[in-house]
This record gives sequence, structure tokens and C-alpha cells, in this order.
Amino acid sequence: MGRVGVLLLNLGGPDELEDVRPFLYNLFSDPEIIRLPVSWLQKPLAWLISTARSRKSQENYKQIGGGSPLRRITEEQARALKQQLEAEGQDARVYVGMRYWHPFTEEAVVRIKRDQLEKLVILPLYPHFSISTSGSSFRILERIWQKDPALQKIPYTVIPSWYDEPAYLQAMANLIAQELDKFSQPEQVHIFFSAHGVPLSYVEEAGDPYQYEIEECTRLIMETLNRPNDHTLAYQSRVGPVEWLKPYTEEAIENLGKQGVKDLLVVPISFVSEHIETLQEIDIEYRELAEASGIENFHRVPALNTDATFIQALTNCVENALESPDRGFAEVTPLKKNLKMYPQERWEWGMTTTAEVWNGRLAMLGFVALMIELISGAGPLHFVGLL
Ligand SMILES: C=CC1=C(C)c2cc3[nH]c(cc4nc(cc5[nH]c(cc1n2)c(C)c5CCC(=O)O)C(CCC(=O)O)=C4C)c(C)c3C=C
Ligand SMILES: [Fe+2]
Ligand SMILES: [Fe+2]
Repeated sequence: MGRVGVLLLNLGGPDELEDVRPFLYNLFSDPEIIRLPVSWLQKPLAWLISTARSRKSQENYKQIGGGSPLRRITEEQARALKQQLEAEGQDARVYVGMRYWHPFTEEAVVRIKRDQLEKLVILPLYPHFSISTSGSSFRILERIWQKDPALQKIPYTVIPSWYDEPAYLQAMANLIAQELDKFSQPEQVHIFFSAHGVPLSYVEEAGDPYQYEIEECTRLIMETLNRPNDHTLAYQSRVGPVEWLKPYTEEAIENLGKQGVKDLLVVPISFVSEHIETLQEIDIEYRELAEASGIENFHRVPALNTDATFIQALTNCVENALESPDRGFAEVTPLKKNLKMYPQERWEWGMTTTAEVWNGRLAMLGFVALMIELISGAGPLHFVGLL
């Protein structure tokens, strides 16, 4: 095989405090993050919500040093992956394409076109598929591809998710075991998996396989860990007033405290790098909550970052993709059909099928409620799922 390209997809994060507002604007402009009945509302609402949320969000970024470490870590992962692929005999180029901040997906594509690749592997840095994460990046790419005949000449394959890759499970199990053994009575520790949440309507109405993949992944990690500890799975980082996947991390921590759990080990799944939700939300907010709930020893498993076993897992994903039949953007959708993936039309750019999950009256009510919240200066806003 000649020169192979790997495009790593990630969310992106503000490098500095002044990036927070435009980063949030990009995020809320995404129809996969806020699903609206009409597309012309998207940009004004993104502006409103990013403006309303930016001060609170900046405060959080201040607590972790004034910006997200996501770009630095993702670029380190890219370098480590390139090295490992080269060690296994591949002539590899690795690109980073972020969805909401630099280096943007579009910037990566410019470099891909320059590099005369024989094959491109598209690998999201999200182990589990969600419409709101990998799905959103695939949609952007599909749109770029459709417009560019030069890109269409490059053979490519898409990896939709890889939560069951054995080396990834092993890397997670190793990190958990290491942290467990730091407690005085490791077998007494309650292992607490905290996944990033999504609105319930994504799973129930749009058929997002995210919840299934998170649950399955948790089961596989516990199987690989092979320890007798009790464990819980809960969902963090809810935004706005609608129902998200349950149980919520806050409530689950409080309940464990009430049940007399004293030793808690939090395992962030759904993301492979340190970021605001591990460094601020878990390490600061949830720690305080746990202590107030009577939990005496609260520890967190570090994110995988450039862990050697994890980099091997990414390398395996690429090698397996090169050996398997190619999957295009369009094929990724039917692939998930057995998991009730959302309909093919939803994949196309535009708002065509949002109507399927849209109750017009509720959406307008939601819009009015949002306006009232905004005018009265209420906190973080989000109304995905009101649709
Ligand atoms: C698998 C991981 C993630 C899912 C699923 C996800 C869905 C999702 N997120 C929001 C809203 C926000 N996300 C924000 C930051 C953020 N989100 C993820 C991951 C997932 N999001 C990460 C890793 C980050 C942090 C990046 C960084 O800076 O380190 C933010 C901004 C931060 C804040 O103000 O809290 C928002 C807002 C929604 C609505 C959603 C599903 C629909
Ligand atoms: Fe998010
Ligand atoms: Fe979030």
C-alpha cells in the first residue's frame, strides 16, 4: 500500500478565553446540536445562546487554565499514531479535523488534497457514534466531498465507531486497575462510569445508537477489567431544560453517597482526551458534590491521551479499516440500521427530515420559553429535544 492518510475527527475547543464565544457560536450553529424546524432560525439562535452562555463558560475555562487542552492533546495523539503506523510499515500522514474550532475539518481537507494519498481512513476520536459528534463531522465531510471532484478521486473509508476494539478496552481496564490499586481497599471501591449525555429524543426519536454503544462499552470494559467491584453508569454535562439520558451523574453521585458508598472512582468514557468536562466538571464540580454527599475518597481515572495501548488501539482501527471493504459516508447509515439509526434523508445537508421528529406547537412553545428565559437572564440555555 502506498501513502495512507488518516483523518482524525474531533470536537475542538477554545484555545483562549476570547475564543469561547465564537467557539460556542459554531457549536450552536450546528443543526445536529440544536435541531430546529426551520434553518433560518439557526444562526440568530446560535448567536443568542452563545452570547448568553459565554460568560459562564469562560468562568469554567478560567478554572482549567484559560482554554481547552484539546488541540494540544489531539495533535500529540496524531503524532503518536503516525509513529506507530510507520513502525508497522505504513507510509502514513495523520491529519486533525476539528468540528467547531481550529484546526477546522476544512483546513485538514486542504492538506489531504495536497498529499497525493492512495487511501484515506476517516477515524473519529469518539469511540461511540452519536448524531451530535461523529455524525455531525461526517455530514460536514460528505458535503465537502459532494462539491469537490478532486476529493472524490481519493479512495476513502469511514470508521463509524470503535468502542469494542480490544486494545481500547484493555487500555481503559489498565487505567482503571491502576487507580483502583491506589485505594487502601480496592475491592470496596465503587466504579462510576460517567459518559457525556445527549438529549433523550436523539435516542428515542432519531435512533441515535449512542446509548446502546455506551452501555455495551461499559459492559465490555468491566469484563476486561475482571474485578469484583460494583459499578454504575450515568450521564453528565446536560445542557438546557429538556430530558437527557438518565441517570444524571449529579443524582447518581448523591444517591451513592446516601447508600453509604465511601470510595468512588470516576471513569470518564465517551471521550479520549482531557477536556473541560473532565478537568472542570468532574474534578471540581462533581468532587465537591461527592464530598457533600458523604463520599470520603473521590478519584478519577485519567483520560487516555497518548497512552501506548490506546495508540495501539487507534493503529489497529486503521489497519483493520485498510483490510476491510471500504465504507463511504452513505454506507455508514445503513450499517447502523439494525440499531434503529436515523433515516437516510436525515444525512443530507438541510433540514429536510427534522419534521419527522418535530411537533410544531411544542417547538414554538419552546421558542417562546427560550425568549422568556433569555430576557429574564436565566442560566444556560438549550432546547434540543423540544422539537
Ligand atoms: C461524546 C462526547 C460528546 C457528546 C455526545 C456531546 C454532545 C453535546 N454537547 C453539547 C453542548 C456542549 N458541548 C460542549 C463542549 C464539549 N462537548 C464535548 C463532547 C461531547 N458533546 C467535549 C469534549 C467538549 C469540550 C471541549 C473542550 O473545550 O474541552 C459545550 C461547550 C462547553 C460548555 O459551555 O459547557 C457545549 C455547550 C450538546 C448540546 C450535545 C448534544 C446534543
Ligand atoms: Fe458537548
Ligand atoms: Fe458538554
